[in-house]
Parts: sequence; C-alpha cells; structure tokens
Amino acid sequence: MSLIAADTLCVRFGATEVLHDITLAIQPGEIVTILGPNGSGKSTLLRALLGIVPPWQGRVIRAEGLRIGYVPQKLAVDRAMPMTARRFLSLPRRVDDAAADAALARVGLEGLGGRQMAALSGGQFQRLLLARALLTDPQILVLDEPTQGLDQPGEAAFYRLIEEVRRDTGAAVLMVSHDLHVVMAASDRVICLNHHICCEGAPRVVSNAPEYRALFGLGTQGALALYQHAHDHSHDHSHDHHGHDHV
Ligand SMILES: Nc1ncnc2c1ncn2[C@@H]1O[C@H](COP(=O)(O)OP(=O)(O)OP(=O)(O)O)[C@@H](O)[C@H]1O
Repeated sequence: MSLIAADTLCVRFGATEVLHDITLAIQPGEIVTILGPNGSGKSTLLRALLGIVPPWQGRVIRAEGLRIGYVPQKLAVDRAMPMTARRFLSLPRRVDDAAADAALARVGLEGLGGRQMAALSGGQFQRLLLARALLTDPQILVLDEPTQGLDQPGEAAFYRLIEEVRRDTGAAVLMVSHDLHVVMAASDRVICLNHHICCEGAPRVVSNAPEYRALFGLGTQGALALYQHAHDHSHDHSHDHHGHDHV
C-alpha cells in the first residue's frame, strides 16, 4: 500500500492546465525527487498531493491517518522576526521541551534552541525547518527545495542528513528540486516533471568528477541527461505547448 498516490491527476489554475494526467505512487521508506524546470508544476504537484490544491480531474489517494512532515518552498514566517529557534518549533502547535530538544538533536542543532532565527546560518535554518517537520513523527517528509540557498558542501551535508533521517525513522521522502545536485544525491527514484511526467527512473551513479563538472551548469537539460529512465508511455503531442523538453 503506497503512502500517497495520484491517479490521472490534472490541476488547472483558471484556463491553464498546470498538471496533466499525473499518475504516481510513493512507497514507504523511499526517497523520490521531482525534478523539472521553473514553472513546470513541481510545487503544485506537492501541494495537490497534500490536499492544499484541489484536483481538476483525477484524484489523490493518501493512506488513512498518514502523518506528513511538510517543508514548503516559501515560509509564512519572516526569518528576520525576533524569535528563537525553540519558539519557532512551537509554531503553529506547541511542543514540549523534550520533543523540541530531540528534534534539534536529530538534525544536528543541539543546544541551539535559544538562538535567534536571524542568527542561524542558511544551513542551520534549513535544518531547523526539517526539525519542525519531524515533530509529528511523519511517515513521509515532503520537502519543497530544501537546499535552496545552500552552497555545495551545505547541500551535501543536508542530503546526508535526509538519508540518516530515513534510516532512523523509516520515513519516505518526497522532494522537489530543479537543481542538478539533488539528482546527484541519494534519491531512489527521480520523476521528471514538465506539467506532465516526462519520464522517471533511478539516478545514475555519476562518480567521474570531470563529467559531473561538465554537466553541472547545463541547466535542466543537463540534469535530465543525468539519469536513466524507463520510458513507459507515449507522448500526447497536443500538450507540447507546455514546452516539453524531454531528452
Ligand atoms: N495559486 C496559483 N494560482 C495561479 N497560478 C499558479 C498558482 N500556483 C502556481 N501557479 C502557476 O502554476 C505554474 C507552476 O507553478 P509551480 O510553483 O508549481 O512551479 P515549480 O515547478 O514549482 O516552479 P519553480 O521551480 O519556479 O519553483 C506557474 O506558471 C505558476 O505561476
């Protein structure tokens, strides 16, 4: 039984079809990355899977009582607001000190509960967001560009942390990115989205550093070329107005 699934899901904003005919399923414990260019519908897909955005057609199926830890792309909270990390963990729901300390420790921020949000580094802030998402003991973490603003070492450290969390808690992870680094990270499966699912598959192990450097910076086209995919569908060319960039 999958945790979350979409069955021929279509989402429209006004007359614009942002997601077309999406069918996917996220299984317990797997790490899945959704990759695609800007505006390709990645955040919308997450939001539809979470039930924040309604389907226009098709449906979303979530396991009964599913516990989800969600880190949205944009936070409603201004980081510059005077607020400690500990206080932030109690938004919107109050958590006790033991739970807060455990969540901070899990993401490597032990002892930093009293620090002002504005005084956290970018990497520490992303970890704090993850800590808050872990407070509900989620069966699935849904992370919308969790490494935005981090440098390469910061990003690598964050993905190691994600893997640790998966190992320790068994939680599945569904992430969004349009960043090549994410494809390089330890995803079990990559889904390429450009309003519809272009292709999906296991990320290729890219161990050759010069090749990696050559590909990095090529943008989405390069990123898409980085993984093997099983092409199990034919394309409906009536949707090519979406700027489909299948490789
Ligand atoms: N609430 C909304 N109302 C109207 N249009 C929306 C809404 N949310 C998203 N869109 C539009 O849907 C399209 C897909 O947006 P979405 O944020 O899902 O893309 P994305 O792949 O996550 O992009 P990015 O990589 O830039 O974060 C965009 O054209 C966006 O303007």
